Amino acid sequence: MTAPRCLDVAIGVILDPSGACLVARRPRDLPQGGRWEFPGGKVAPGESPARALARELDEELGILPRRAAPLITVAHDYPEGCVRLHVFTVHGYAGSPRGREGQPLRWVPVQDLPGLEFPAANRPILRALSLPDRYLITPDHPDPEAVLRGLARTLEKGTVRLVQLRAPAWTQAEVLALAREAVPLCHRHGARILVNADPQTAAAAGADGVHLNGVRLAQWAAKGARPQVGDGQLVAASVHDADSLGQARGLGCDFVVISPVAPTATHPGARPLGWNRFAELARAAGCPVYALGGMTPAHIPRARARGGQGVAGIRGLWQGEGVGG
Ligand SMILES: Nc1nc2c([nH]c(=O)n2[C@@H]2O[C@H](COP(=O)(O)OP(=O)(O)OP(=O)(O)O)[C@@H](O)[C@H]2O)c(=O)[nH]1
Ligand SMILES: [Mg+2]
Repeated sequence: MTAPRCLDVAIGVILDPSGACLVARRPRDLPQGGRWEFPGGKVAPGESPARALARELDEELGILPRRAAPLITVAHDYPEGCVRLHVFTVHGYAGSPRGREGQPLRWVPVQDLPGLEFPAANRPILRALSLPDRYLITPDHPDPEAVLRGLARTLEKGTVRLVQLRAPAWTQAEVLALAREAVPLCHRHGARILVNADPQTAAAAGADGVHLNGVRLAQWAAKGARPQVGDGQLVAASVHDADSLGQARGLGCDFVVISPVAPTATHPGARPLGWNRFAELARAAGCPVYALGGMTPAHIPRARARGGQGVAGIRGLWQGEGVGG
């Protein structure tokens, strides 16, 4: 899925402790000229992306990154050719950044980045910066009150900021009724919530987006249309293989969940993909990717080291009762 001869580029999302990010304006005469960019540049032959990042940040800004961690890798086809951006967050560096090539620099709060004009390939980078490292999926429990109690208890811990409400055994009306209670609960705790349902149900509940299960993903892909959601709302999907990943990519999903990465009690018959296959699919995704299946917060570093955004889970993230089989 990744084009074979892409130009490899190493990019640094340099963050200061207040959550501001350093951006530079590209010279007018370059491809994507006049747009804002994250500092970085082409990976030289034989160089690793991390090494290239250090060299480029020195050449362009006169700084040496101290703490850099992979954020996402995205491939994008421009009319002039394909680029593969290896994106790192940089939390610490030696020196003070200055535009050594005469490029204007600006520190911008991360939440204001979507207001700047970036190259088209940067959309998944902005999405990755806006998403947390864990995605809670609610357990399939017959009692809605138990789901709401468990959700409240989980949100009170303060570590979950993204939720998928999932109740596959319920009718549309029941899902909507539960969602109408779960949405304000999540918002009170500063969390966003997607509903695993049709987009109308998600919208009627005032949710932050829709999560497409495998069946709905295939249906929308067959129509060739991304579900209509409001501005800034999220479309996510469940992916299990290269085909469903291709469908999600085609719809321009904001993020996907890949499963099962490890054995999981909720789907005992499913064959785990393993971390290597997860990493391959994550590289080809073109959007942030969560690992699902046997995941706990302890797996977050492993998921991130393999190109993931973090982990998704039911029992590994849930604080309440109701995590049945
Ligand atoms: N640095 C950087 N490049 C980006 C970003 N987004 C993006 O699509 N690119 C693409 O990555 C490619 C390489 O970037 P670059 O022009 O910075 O390369 P470089 O520093 O080695 O430039 P040079 O050839 O002048 O030495 C360009 O085609 C550019 O369009 C971004 O946010 N930052
Ligand atoms: Mg550059």
